[in-house]
Amino acid sequence: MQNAQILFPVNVPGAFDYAVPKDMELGVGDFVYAPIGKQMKLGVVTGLGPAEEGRKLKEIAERKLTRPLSPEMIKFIEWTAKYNVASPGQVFRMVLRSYKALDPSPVVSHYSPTGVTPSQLTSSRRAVLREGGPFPARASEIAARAGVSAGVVKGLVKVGAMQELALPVDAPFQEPNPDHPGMELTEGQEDAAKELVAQMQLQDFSVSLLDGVTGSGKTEVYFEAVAEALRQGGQVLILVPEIALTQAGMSRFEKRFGVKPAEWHSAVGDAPRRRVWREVAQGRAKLVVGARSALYLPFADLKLIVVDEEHDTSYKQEEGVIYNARDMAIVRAKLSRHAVILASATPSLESLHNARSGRFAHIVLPERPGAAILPEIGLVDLKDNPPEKGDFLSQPLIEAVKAGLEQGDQSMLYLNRRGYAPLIICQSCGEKLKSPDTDSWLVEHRATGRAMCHLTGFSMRMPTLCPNCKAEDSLTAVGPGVERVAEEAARHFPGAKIEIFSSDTAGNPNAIRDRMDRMAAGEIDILVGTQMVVKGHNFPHLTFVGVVDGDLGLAGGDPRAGERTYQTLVQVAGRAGRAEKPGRALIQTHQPEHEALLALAAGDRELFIGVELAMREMLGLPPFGKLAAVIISGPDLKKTESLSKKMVSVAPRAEGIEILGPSEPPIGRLRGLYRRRLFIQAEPGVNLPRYMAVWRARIRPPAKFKIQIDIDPQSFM
Ligand SMILES: Nc1ncnc2c1ncn2[C@@H]1O[C@H](COP(=O)(O)OP(=O)(O)OP(=O)(O)O)[C@@H](O)[C@H]1O
Ligand SMILES: [Zn+2]
Repeated sequence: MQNAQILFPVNVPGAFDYAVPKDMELGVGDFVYAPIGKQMKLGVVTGLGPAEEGRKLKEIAERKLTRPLSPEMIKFIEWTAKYNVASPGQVFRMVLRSYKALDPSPVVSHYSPTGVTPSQLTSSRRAVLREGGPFPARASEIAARAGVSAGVVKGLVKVGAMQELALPVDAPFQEPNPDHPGMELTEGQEDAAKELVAQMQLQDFSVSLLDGVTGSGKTEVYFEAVAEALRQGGQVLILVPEIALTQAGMSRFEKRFGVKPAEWHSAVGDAPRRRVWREVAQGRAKLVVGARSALYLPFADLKLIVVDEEHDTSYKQEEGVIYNARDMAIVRAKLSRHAVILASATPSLESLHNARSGRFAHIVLPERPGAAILPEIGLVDLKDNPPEKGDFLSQPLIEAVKAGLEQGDQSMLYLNRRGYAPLIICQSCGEKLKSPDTDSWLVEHRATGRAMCHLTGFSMRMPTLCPNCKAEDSLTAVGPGVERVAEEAARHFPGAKIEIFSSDTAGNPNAIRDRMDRMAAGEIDILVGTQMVVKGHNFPHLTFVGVVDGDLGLAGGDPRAGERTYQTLVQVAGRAGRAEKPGRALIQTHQPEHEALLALAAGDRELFIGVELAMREMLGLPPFGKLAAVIISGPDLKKTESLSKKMVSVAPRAEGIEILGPSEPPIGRLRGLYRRRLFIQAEPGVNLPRYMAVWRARIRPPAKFKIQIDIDPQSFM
């Protein structure tokens, strides 16, 4: 007799033991149904062993006939859970994204001619046989093409002139062709591609940092490594920030490999999701392009993961299992012994540090191909060039946009603030409109006439009276949002086609993609956008980028603020001048002496990185030390505070660990829940996840209170 450990997709500490029925052949990775309470639940076998004497266990009910999860995938689930201090069941739930994918595709009847000529060849029967194709097809399709009723098709089956075939609804993906001709690479690109291909040929674990300036053709270069992986017969996963999954972006894959890749992101519907999951699990989908969650697809034979825009914060999942897909991609590659490519024009300090210390191969692309050159970046000191009273665009920005319009070129105005104005203030009493259940100011959205909380989505109609002093018409918009900048631009540039691009105006992911595609096609003159415009887009007609507020993001106590601001501004400036015409960027600022801005204007990354790394080293922050955050939240302020203190008091004593807090984070209250925060700083040798797990197990929060652990936090809100 055997016992099996079964992991269920639920948030419990681990796997459960079950007895394996005598006649059941079972292996690790098999999917099974087993009873939990009164329910039958689907789980996966994570271990097998001899039955223990005298221990009575429930029996597994059924083994599901489907391809098992690979041992590497099970290890990857366990690793993810351990590293991020989550339960393996929670991670398994991220893997099991489509139950229906475990079954074979549903089938649907298709029909095709047998070659037999029916004895009674009526005109409608003839129409079906002559005009109903291409075959095989569904009866309704054939009938529509032939202009007859579907009954005619079925009639032809009866007399043996047509046959019925049950074909899968979820068609397999077409094989990508690695030798489909791609773009001709420049010499520098060719060298970089060769290095990546050489890494692929090792057929072992490796990490390469593809560090190339904006528009240097990193995509074309890593395509060569993708091609090599495909030639080896393996599967390839390309992770991109969700917003980069545009038509234009996807069609680049199609151009290079001759077929559409499988696509995976939050807007993919149930049926395509089922299809992708199954085809990936069976090893038949060779090329997958997806957002961060694609990393948890059960690839049968993965040979390469590319993490494009590796510095991007959207790789960090901030809810449920808190994990960083870039880091977990490296873990996955290590477990399955294959290659990873991290690509970015602005690599994270961690990745740069790893590249310099020799842990990652460092492959550099210092220039753009052909005639394209990097945009010239200038600073506009707002002290010397103040905008007109009540305006936000300085004269140099206005002139640059005007010059672009005259040339028929596109411009982009960048401001990472949604809505019309970030603050609504009463001129009579000074009251600021605040979210009712969250520490955040309400933002005026003039397009919809509402005041909105950007953290929770709460919104209400813009009040006409001040809620505090009841003064009429006293509420005033303070500061700029993208709507207000667009309004100002419309005043300066009458007749220009101006569009706003932010998560409010774009709506669902498909609408966002559509707008990006229209921008790429040159259908917009001036795009006013938030950070959504930054990510990896190619707008060939864009020659000028104006940054409305270069200081946004530098304020506050976020240790990553400098790095993030630098990255964002390089990326946003890097959208300009990607084709023949040279590009230019101007950054409006009150702090022209800040090192991030100085480095930008000088085009000197080393200047910035040197200062930033030295500071991190001094403070023992990543990549020189480890960091974790704990967020304690609950509906009652006093109890949240006392739970936070209790958390600190039960902390295990350990060398090389320092606990900071509890303190109130910038968002002290979110959706009615009070929040307190701890930071845990650890010296390099410490196993921080292990420490956190031991600590976490010592405390049990009361109902409605939550303790969340965030390893290597990216958000400091
Ligand atoms: N060898 C080449 N010949 C001609 N055009 C090229 C070549 N390589 C790249 N390009 C073009 O240059 C543009 C930029 O390429 P790509 O998007 O791959 O750059 P990137 O390095 O990923 O940029 P970013 O990091 O800014 O997103 C694209 O339009 C691409 O088609
Ligand atoms: Zn008032």
